[in-house]
Amino acid sequence: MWVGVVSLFPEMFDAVTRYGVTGRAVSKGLLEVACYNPRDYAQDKHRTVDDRPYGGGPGMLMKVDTLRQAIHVARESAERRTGQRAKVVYLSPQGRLLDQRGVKNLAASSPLVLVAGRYEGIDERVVEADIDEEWSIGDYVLSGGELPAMVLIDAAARLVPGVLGHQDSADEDSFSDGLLDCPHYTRPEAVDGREVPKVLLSGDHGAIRRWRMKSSLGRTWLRRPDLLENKTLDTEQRKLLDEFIEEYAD
Ligand SMILES: Nc1nonc1C(=O)NCC1CCCCC1
Repeated sequence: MWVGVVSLFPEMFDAVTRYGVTGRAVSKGLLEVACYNPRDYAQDKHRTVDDRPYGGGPGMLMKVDTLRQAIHVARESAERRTGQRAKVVYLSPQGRLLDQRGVKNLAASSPLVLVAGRYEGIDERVVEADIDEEWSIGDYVLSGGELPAMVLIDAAARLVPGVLGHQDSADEDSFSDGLLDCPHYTRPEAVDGREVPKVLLSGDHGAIRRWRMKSSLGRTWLRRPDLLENKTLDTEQRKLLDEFIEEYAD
């Protein structure tokens, strides 16, 4: 997967290119993150990358020409490296709320160019002319688009075959099937007197699978019933959820 990032702080992306699952994906050649800094295209002595907003008001915007040049170079690099037209994504609270379905769609449309805003944002004409899709990671305001870009890179990279040790891990991730994850346990068998559910020590893999599915369904029903509204349960899932609800009511 090739991802271009337009950012004034490229060093921040060490967090995904040098550590953990995504860091290993980079070293295995399964993920490439190329950074393009608008400041590299500034021609003035002070290497200006911000500009004042028309109409006045607090704060600055990203300077149009340096931002657009960085986006265009990133887009050209994407097409040269992959032979495909890049999808240019702007991360902002005004975008469509990102969920696992959105991650899957964006991951499938690699190469991606992610534009990380700073200051108070970018000129609307750049959004109209250069941005294909605007996405948000949640209804809160951050100081820049770098962390949202890294969230998207991490979630999308996990879907690339070979990135996770066991591909089924991605399939079993919570949200991969639209449900919350089941509880997890590891050694020791008792923590402050709280024991591991016996079924997980039984070696009965069928029973373990059913317990995990029932726990995911029950946890989703309790904590995020909205996720169940759009989910069609199969016969087994319906039975397990009914069992959970009956036991919960007792
Ligand atoms: N929430 C969010 N989801 O995606 N991005 C978000 C954000 O809060 N971004 C802040 C940026 C937005 C552009 C101007 C500078 C601050």
